[in-house]
Amino acid sequence: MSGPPVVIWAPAVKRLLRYSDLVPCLEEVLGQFSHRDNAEVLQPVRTAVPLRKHHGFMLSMPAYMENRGVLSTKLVCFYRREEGSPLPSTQATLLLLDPRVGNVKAVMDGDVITHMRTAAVSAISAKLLMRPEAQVLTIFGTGHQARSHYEVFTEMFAFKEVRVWSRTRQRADAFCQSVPGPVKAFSSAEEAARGADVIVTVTRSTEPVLFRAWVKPGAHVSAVGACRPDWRELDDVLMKEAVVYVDSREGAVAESGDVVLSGAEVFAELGDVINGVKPALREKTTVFKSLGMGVQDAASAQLVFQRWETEAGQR
Ligand SMILES: NC(=O)c1ccc[n+]([C@@H]2O[C@H](COP(=O)([O-])OP(=O)(O)OC[C@H]3O[C@@H](n4cnc5c(N)ncnc54)[C@H](O)[C@@H]3O)[C@@H](O)[C@H]2O)c1
Ligand SMILES: O=C(O)[C@@H]1CCCCN1
Repeated sequence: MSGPPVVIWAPAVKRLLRYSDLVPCLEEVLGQFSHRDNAEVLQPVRTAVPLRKHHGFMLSMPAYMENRGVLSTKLVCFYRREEGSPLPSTQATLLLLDPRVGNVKAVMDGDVITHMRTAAVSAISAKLLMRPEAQVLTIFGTGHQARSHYEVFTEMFAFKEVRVWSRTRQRADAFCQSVPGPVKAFSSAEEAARGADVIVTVTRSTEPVLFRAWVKPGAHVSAVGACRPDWRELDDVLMKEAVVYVDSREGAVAESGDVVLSGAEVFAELGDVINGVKPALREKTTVFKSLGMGVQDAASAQLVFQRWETEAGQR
């Protein structure tokens, strides 16, 4: 019999996980995913259970990396919350298993992993697809993902200007005061978007908040919200005129309202670009439509667990 799982909760995950490890690790994993080699990555399309009474969904996100010996599943619930609700909009828990025997080795907080791995993947998309001379970064939204995206984008790139837009000026101002570097607050989405080289949309909106008319030709957009087939963040014109990259083609056609409802063509997965199979069309306007993948969580959990074991061995 195996012993009980260790519990690794949010403060420890935050201490153990670093973007400097996560970004190269996820870049490798995205490439492996796009090989569609079952020994590298096995990841069924996640299941979504509607929590109708509570206006939410529970996603179950299993992934297995045979060559790395990593087996995990994340359970994540996300909700449409009323403005000002004290309840969190997303809550995640991750189970890391030993694939040889099937026992759960660790139960981990999944929130920090979700914030950090999503932002790290967006940063990889920007590294691959933004123009080298990019100077202005705009973030739409001021929640958890806005913060993690701010952290990794300012750690990895040297933007001359960072802007943030929220539907209320108060929240945009509060965001600016809570981060270490200079950020300009905007109460007009259009003004925040115009002239930006990179735009990250991390809102809970179900309608378009970013329109082609505002986006500078050649800009890179990382669209992270709108994770249901009838939810949107980007308008049809932007989706159709931009070159669209995704994390997973299967995920995008099943879950992305921006892809499904616009009828936009998916040009490539980020992994295809990493593998050299598809080009990074930096000179064009590009959209990376992110939905999140179980394999990103699995690789992140492995990093956390390895560091946890190293720390435990030193105690
Ligand atoms: N792609 C992925 O891998 C992935 C992973 C995690 C979360 N998400 C999605 O990213 C989005 C942000 O997640 P979060 O954890 O930061 O949530 P959060 O609740 O912490 O923040 C959401 C932000 O969106 C704003 N917002 C809400 N409704 C809006 C509207 N109608 N128009 C404009 N802004 C609005 C809120 O004011 C807040 O700033 C969510 O849609 C979530 O489902 C995607
Ligand atoms: O991949 C994820 O973890 C997220 C959770 C929330 C909804 C969208 N996808």
